Amino acid sequence: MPSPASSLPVQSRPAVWPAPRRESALDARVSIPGSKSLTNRFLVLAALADEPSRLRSPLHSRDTELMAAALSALGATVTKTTASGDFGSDWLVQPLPRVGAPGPLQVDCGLAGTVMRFIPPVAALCSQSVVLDGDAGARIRPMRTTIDALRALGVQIDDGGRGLLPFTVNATGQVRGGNLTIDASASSQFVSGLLLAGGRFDLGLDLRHAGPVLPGRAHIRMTIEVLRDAGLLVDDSEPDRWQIEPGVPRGLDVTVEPDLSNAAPFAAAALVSGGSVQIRDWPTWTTQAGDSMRWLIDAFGGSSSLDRSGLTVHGTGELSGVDVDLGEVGELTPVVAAVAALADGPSRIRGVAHLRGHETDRLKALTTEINRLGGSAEETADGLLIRPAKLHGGVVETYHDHRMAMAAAVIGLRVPGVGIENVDTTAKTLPEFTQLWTSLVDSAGRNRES
Ligand SMILES: O=C(O)C1=C[C@@H](OP(=O)(O)O)[C@@H](O)[C@H](O)C1
Ligand SMILES: C=C(OP(=O)(O)O)C(=O)O
Repeated sequence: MPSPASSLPVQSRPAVWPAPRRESALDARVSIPGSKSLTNRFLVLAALADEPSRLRSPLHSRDTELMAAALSALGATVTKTTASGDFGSDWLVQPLPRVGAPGPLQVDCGLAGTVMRFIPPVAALCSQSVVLDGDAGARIRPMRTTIDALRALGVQIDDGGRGLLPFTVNATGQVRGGNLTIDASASSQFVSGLLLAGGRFDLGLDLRHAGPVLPGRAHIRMTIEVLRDAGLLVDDSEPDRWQIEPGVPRGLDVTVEPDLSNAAPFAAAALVSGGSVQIRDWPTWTTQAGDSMRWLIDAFGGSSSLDRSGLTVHGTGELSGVDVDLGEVGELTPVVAAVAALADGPSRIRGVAHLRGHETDRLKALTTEINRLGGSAEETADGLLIRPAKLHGGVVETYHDHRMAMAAAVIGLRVPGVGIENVDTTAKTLPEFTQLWTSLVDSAGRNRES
């Protein structure tokens, strides 16, 4: 299936991108485009709303263009209009019609977890069949919880018994809703996807998680926040239970915050090169997982200060090892592992077994690539052990994983001769990555940068 990402302006680059080194302390500022997680939640709610919406400063990247294309395939109208911010157009969304086009409709999930877990419950509300598929890497990401959940709510799904993409949602336009217990230990997105559409189910949704762990709780808090922003009633007062009353989201006029998980490598740059990096417009209150970078910066021995202009990260270049549970904020793991690989002491990252089902098996990928550069990384049952070692150059494989490329760039700041294979994979969430990173590394100081 052709991907809308192919229409994004990505400059062609050599197969291996030489990661720029920074041998002196930084003194730079950077603006980061909008949050993937917020953009894709707002798009879904806007499509389910009863009036038009405007998303200001949304993220334009492969994952969000795929979400816009998926909702358009289901019958919503998503159009670009004048930009409110620095990184491209705003989005206007006309919600899904009650009666859509004749099916079967086709949705390309690419490699986007948010598309493959958030769209099926929306598809179930359409009045025709919807076929979902994605990249080769998407066809092995866990999907069974979404499929079984929708079946338990009365939706007929044809997945050939595999519990994976591709599958067809044979929608009738109605979902019963009501009580449902799922095992979301492989991804918080199973919970978020059901909740985002849950208000539109006949009985709303009374959702419980029963399973060994629940990763990504920060992302679930974000889902509840945006549902409430759209006027829906959500009770999350009991642990691992979310009750959403039947209701239709109201139209949104929202400004998307900068993506703090994409800001993480830029914050890490100040830690590993020393000096300071200001990330403009870091929100003073947020549900984004990436906000955890603030305590992670302290754990590595850096510091930061947050004011109305943004977050300023200070580092000395000396890095302590850390012992951290990243279960709530797993998507920070690649950058944290990269900083840990440069630290003076051993580090342990815990609580992230579910990363084996991300864009790639991230625990295996990080271990392989850190060790390829002379590091000492080891997988544990639920994370990584990284010991101090003298790193050397080499070509880092990225496995179609934007965060592997960003992690390699962090190591490349300090280690000469690091090349990054397929750095354009960063277009999944940050098509401007190499441009922003090069300006950061080249920055002479505040006066020239700003
Ligand atoms: O809901 C979201 O926007 C996300 C949830 C998380 O997924 P997992 O719970 O599968 O880690 C995160 O890693 C992903 O990047 C975005
Ligand atoms: C895990 C991630 O993405 P996805 O939304 O595809 O799960 C990520 O961005 O780190």
